[in-house]
Amino acid sequence: MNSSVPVLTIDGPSGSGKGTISRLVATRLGWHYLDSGALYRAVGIAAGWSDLDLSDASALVRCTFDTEVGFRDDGDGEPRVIVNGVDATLELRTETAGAAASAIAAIPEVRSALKERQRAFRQPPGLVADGRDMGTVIFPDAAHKVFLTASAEERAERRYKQLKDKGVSVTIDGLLREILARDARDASRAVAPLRPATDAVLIDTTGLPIDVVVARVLDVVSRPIG
Ligand SMILES: Nc1ncnc2c1ncn2[C@@H]1O[C@H](COP(=O)(O)OP(=O)(O)O)[C@@H](O)[C@H]1O
Ligand SMILES: Nc1ccn([C@H]2C[C@H](O)[C@@H](COP(=O)(O)OP(=O)(O)O)O2)c(=O)n1
Repeated sequence: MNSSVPVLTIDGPSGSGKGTISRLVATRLGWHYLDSGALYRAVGIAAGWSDLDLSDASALVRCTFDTEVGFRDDGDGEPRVIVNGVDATLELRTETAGAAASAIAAIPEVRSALKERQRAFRQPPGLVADGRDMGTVIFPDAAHKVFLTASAEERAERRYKQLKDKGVSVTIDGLLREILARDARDASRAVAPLRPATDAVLIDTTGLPIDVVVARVLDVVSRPIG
């Protein structure tokens, strides 16, 4: 459909820097940005608002179809995320929302229900897509693929600082446990598990400043294709 529009996929585990790097790279390239995790998180919190049981697959699939998600970019960093008309930006970033997202993301029908919604973001002049399966399942034909990693300890520390700055009360130990549990669930599920595409460039961001990671990713995009 939009297969002539170039796509850069940025996959990786929690706290590896996908969102930060994707937004900066998208701005530099003048491309659109898809935060696919926000869609899973939105369904997770909408399910919570409706008191749905996270093991009730058919109710969660209905909830996936019924949940409206909008992004509003005020140009001051992270776009606001509007879920069913409510600004849910802060709630969306909590580890509770991350864990709910990871749980519902293991349900194959929920993943299928979100497939076309994600592909619709592929619009000219290009798309930077951030998630777990962008390079493997959603945009397997993407011209450029990156897989970001970092040590679990550094990822927990980054998340700790990020949530503390937003006034959310957390501990590094608690975050580390939650991140490791989420990594294990995301990597072990049967459908679209977290793993690098065979043609992805791996970047270990442990100890690397954000601007260096951005430069490396832009370098991947500027390489000749094929
Ligand atoms: N290379 C990096 N070095 C230091 N901090 C980083 C780096 N990349 C991202 N961060 C910070 O780590 C936090 C988590 O990054 P984020 O982009 O939300 O990760 P992800 O989307 O992979 O979960 C943010 O506060 C971000 O500013
Ligand atoms: N493409 C995606 C994106 C997210 N998910 C699931 C699995 C993740 O643990 C949750 C939350 O993803 P999100 O990218 O928002 O989380 P992090 O910012 O990496 O902590 O959603 C997914 O299964 N596939």
